[in-house]
Amino acid sequence: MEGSGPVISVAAALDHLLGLVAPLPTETVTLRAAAGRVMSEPLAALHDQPPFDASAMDGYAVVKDAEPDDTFTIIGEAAAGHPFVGVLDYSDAVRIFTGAPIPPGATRVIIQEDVRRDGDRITVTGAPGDGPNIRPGGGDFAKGKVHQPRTPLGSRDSALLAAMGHGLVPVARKPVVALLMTGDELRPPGQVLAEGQITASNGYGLAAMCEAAGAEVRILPIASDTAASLSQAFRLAAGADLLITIGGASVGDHDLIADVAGDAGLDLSFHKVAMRPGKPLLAGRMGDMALVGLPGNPVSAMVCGVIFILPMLRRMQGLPNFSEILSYPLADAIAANGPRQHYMRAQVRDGRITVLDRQDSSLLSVLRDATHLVVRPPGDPARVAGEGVSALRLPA
Ligand SMILES: Nc1nc2c(c(=O)[nH]1)N[C@H]1C(S)=C(S)[C@@H](COP(=O)(O)OP(=O)(O)OC[C@H]3O[C@@H](n4cnc5c(N)ncnc54)[C@H](O)[C@@H]3O)O[C@H]1N2
Ligand code: MOO
Repeated sequence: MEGSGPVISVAAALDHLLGLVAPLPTETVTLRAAAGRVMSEPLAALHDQPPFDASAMDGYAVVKDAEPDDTFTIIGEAAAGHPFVGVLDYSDAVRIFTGAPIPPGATRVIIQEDVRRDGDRITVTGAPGDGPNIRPGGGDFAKGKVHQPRTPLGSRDSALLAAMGHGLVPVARKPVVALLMTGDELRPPGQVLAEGQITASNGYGLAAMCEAAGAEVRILPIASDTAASLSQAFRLAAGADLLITIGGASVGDHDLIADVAGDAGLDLSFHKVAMRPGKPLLAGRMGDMALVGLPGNPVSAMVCGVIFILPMLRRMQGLPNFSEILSYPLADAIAANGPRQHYMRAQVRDGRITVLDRQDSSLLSVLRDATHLVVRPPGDPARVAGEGVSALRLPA
């Protein structure tokens, strides 16, 4: 399959990849289960919040402005959950507690620190503050207020949706991702390595990345570099929305992904992107799944995850494509870029960005030390210290 199709730009690859997936259907889950998920339909508040005028303080509700030495007769009590039933005259006060409904007609709450109580009478001692100490009904939001954040639901969304009266939330179904690491040399972490073997790493990084982005991830058994092993693995992936293979994407005799996927019905969109790392990336539709074949080099696979897989997962969950790219002044000069868009591992410190010395795509320790990827377009000229360069922040 080597040489199939042109080397395409990162932007063109992203377009193809987003075209391989579609927003997933809605499912309704409990508010608790909705945390971290993406709302697929707006919800409207079922009532005003607060639902009634409520006292903001512990004190005494009265129907007129109060002056020092004014006296009132206490005619009843209102506590949170226990409204006062009755009518207040100008000389009346209702003992009231924070969160209690304001009695009909009352215009302010005098805090208890500003009165002296004597049996059922109170006398205003100090000058009561200006504020009425009343939280007006609907002051937070009105019935019908609509909420649908365009981000995964966070803790503040959970609190707001609860206050709006919703115990059930419509969310996009989780994208199901099957992750397949391929290579005779790979052993799972924790196993003793024989001569020539290495520990499979990037699949675990990608699994964590996809899960943090809302996916349900199945890591398939590691496949060896044979057509039989790969086709069996493809069968195991059935039912996933997205199959991500790692390794075997390049041009070597043992790089079989494109050929075996082709035999399994892959409708190839592209194979090779003008980017660094990540050049041998391939993708297409295979039956009901999208397939993305990532290069095996650990940093290549992880960078492609950030640049391509995260936007695909966003689209599947109905979110708009978004990546925040900011400009930072360079701490040190950098050389001219080659013909591929280069995602250089870098660190932002004190507002300046340092491109890290070692950019080989096998270096996971360098990737972990990086906070950002400097995005250098093809042919970007050499840059001096202080010049601005574009960078995107790496996810945790
Ligand atoms: N003659 C050429 N050789 C290579 C080219 C090229 O254009 N011409 N491209 C290079 C680039 S760029 C990359 S990236 C790699 C990617 O190749 P593959 O996708 O076929 O990856 P592998 O050969 O299977 O593995 C590369 C490297 O990564 C290690 N690896 C693989 N999977 C894992 C894993 N799950 N965890 C950790 N490490 C993994 C593997 O052992 C190899 O060392 O090809 C270049 N070659
Ligand atoms: O593209 Mo490879 O991913 O440069 O190492």
